[in-house]
Amino acid sequence: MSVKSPGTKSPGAKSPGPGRKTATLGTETIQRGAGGETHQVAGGDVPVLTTQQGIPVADDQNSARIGARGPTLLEDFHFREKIFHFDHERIPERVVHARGYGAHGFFELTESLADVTRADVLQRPGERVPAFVRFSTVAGSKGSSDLARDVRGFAVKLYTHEGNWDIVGNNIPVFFIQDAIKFPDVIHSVKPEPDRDFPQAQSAHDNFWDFVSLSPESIHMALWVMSDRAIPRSLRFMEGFGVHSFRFVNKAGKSTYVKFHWKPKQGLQSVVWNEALKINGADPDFHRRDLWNAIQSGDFPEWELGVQLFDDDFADSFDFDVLDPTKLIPEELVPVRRIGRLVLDRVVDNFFAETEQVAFCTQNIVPGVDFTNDPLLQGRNFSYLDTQLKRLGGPNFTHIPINAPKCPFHNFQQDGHMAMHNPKGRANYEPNSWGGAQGGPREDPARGFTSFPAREAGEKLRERSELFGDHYSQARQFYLSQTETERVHIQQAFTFELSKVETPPIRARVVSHLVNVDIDLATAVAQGLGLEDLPEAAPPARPLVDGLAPSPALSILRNGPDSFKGRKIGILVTDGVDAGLLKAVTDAARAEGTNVELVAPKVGGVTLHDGTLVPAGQKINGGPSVLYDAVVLLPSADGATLLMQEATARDFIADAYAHAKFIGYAEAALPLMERAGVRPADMDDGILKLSTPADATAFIAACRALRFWEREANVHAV
Ligand code: HEM
Repeated sequence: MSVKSPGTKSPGAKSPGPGRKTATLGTETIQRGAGGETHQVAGGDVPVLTTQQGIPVADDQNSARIGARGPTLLEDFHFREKIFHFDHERIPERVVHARGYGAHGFFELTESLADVTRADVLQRPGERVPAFVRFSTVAGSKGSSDLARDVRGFAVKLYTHEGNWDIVGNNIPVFFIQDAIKFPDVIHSVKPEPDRDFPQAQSAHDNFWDFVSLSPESIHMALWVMSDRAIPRSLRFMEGFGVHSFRFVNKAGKSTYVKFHWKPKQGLQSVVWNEALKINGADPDFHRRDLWNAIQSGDFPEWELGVQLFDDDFADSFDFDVLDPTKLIPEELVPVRRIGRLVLDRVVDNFFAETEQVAFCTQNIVPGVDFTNDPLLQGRNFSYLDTQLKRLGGPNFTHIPINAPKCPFHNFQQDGHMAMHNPKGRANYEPNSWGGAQGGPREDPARGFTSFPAREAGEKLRERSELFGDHYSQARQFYLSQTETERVHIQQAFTFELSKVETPPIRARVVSHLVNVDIDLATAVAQGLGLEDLPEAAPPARPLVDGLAPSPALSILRNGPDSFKGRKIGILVTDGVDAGLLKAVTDAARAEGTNVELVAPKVGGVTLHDGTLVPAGQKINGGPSVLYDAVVLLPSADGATLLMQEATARDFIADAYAHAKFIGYAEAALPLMERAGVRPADMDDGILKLSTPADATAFIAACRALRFWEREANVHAV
């Protein structure tokens, strides 16, 4: 670690040390040691490197040894400390949600909820509190790929004036299991199989589908995970849900049930599965890079906080148990009231310190918020604190700045590993008679957290509410709420996943559940798998609720954006590209708030037909079209001929076509397109010729539809 302090500055140390010579490496002037090793030396504003104890270090390139070729000395405390620290850099990754990415921002209340909750943060419109959000995948390890088919964690920490409130949610409003006691089982089943330790970050394997096929309560969530919700285009373009029913409690002590929603201002958008597979290879960091770049460029992602509020009468009349986390409450039945906004406007300074060490917990709630008896929530309330004790190494992880409240806090908890907040004075217990500030903090019956006095009585038993037993009706409702394009994606996803399952009875057992969900879905999957007969429907545990109305809010395509803002276009260019057309496209894109990146044969760039040199963002083999929302093909005639010989250029076009992207092209690109398999007969309304600035503007306007879905029917035969 380097420390800036007057005592460790070494303003005059630029001259070479003994035995060293000055050399120049490109723009860097360095000193070279006897073995040719590079030494960079403090001086001016460059602070002196020190040990953790603050001892200035003279040489960070060579360990101390006897003679130039002799053994290393144990007394070399700098070497020992450096290696010792490196050896202990890793902490256990999260047992689930290991791969994640976080950012800072704020929450601003836009509508007071004082009538239903005493939560301080929900009283005064216009007031802001700091927030930290961590998005994650569930199954993969920390180094896995962003575009795994998986649930995304959406965990929000609000640093309110009355302590930290965590809404530890997902981008899917229901869960696989109804009781937390099954959590280790569902997670074990989806993680790599224990004997072979694969597959990584994938649900497409026997164990997972074996578990699901024997746990019908998972079917509703399985529908969501097989939908495009599980492959979001960006963390910015997805919803978040608190999943469980919580309670709000107002000043009069009245309780109202609440479900939490985060609604992205950017609209919803996902990628297609074949694209996701390729993104994982081309840029495993696709989502984190996207979030980082958006925030760094000032395009701050924003969500509205929505609440569904309901009372006991609604709960009693609802077709399902509001305590069952495998069920949602359709927005059409209980509208989502939008009461605040969450804006992410600052990236982290240090990934480990903030994103890795942040500790969310469902039990972090503030006065005015309370739990319900949802058995999944009750189990979660135990799990987070427990796991974090191990993951973060001791009970004092609340002292880590990212976890510490930003409001004053006082208590008598003390000591333990790495204690950073150590109270002064004599009192470390209460009651005490020291009085005043000496006596330390005291209770506050008026402001303090009090639990809602729900009346509980009953026998001790291990049993579930019978109302939990309908596992298919909402799965069917979800499926029927999708557009035709989305239904086909769900059919394809089930077919893909079950095709990776090696044990035929497991495949058939999953399909037997789908028969209860929708016969067309089950038939399509059975045919996709090549099953000879459609399996019989699995016997439902409880009669299904007929005639649930489709809920348009459940579809992504029905809730897309109305602009192409925040999306990205890849422009394929070569030497000789038409400068006017390139400018027209980039101008039209910028006017929309769309990012552009040039993809060229060489990253150094291309010379436009007017002689201007423009640098490229990607070399063609590192910038496949899966990284962009739409593509534009602007090669010169010679450039198109060159790229016809380049497989990655042909893939650029073929994939953009197959993934139903909007394609803009200059006349000269036609032979290249044909070589890539996009023949004149394949041209459709999603492929637009660009000749004039007006064409460029029209192209960007067309892109607002995000994809030209009608094309998909032409690109899939099996
Ligand atoms: C509605 C169901 C659930 C949702 C929405 C959910 C959500 C999340 C999220 C978003 C995270 C990542 C937090 C972060 O970014 O640091 C997480 C982590 C975790 N979840 Fe859950 N989870 C659910 C169910 C459960 C259940 C039932 C259990 C256990 C009984 C559980 C145990 C854990 C554990 C142990 C972690 C790792 C926490 C850490 O190491 O910091 N989750 N969960």
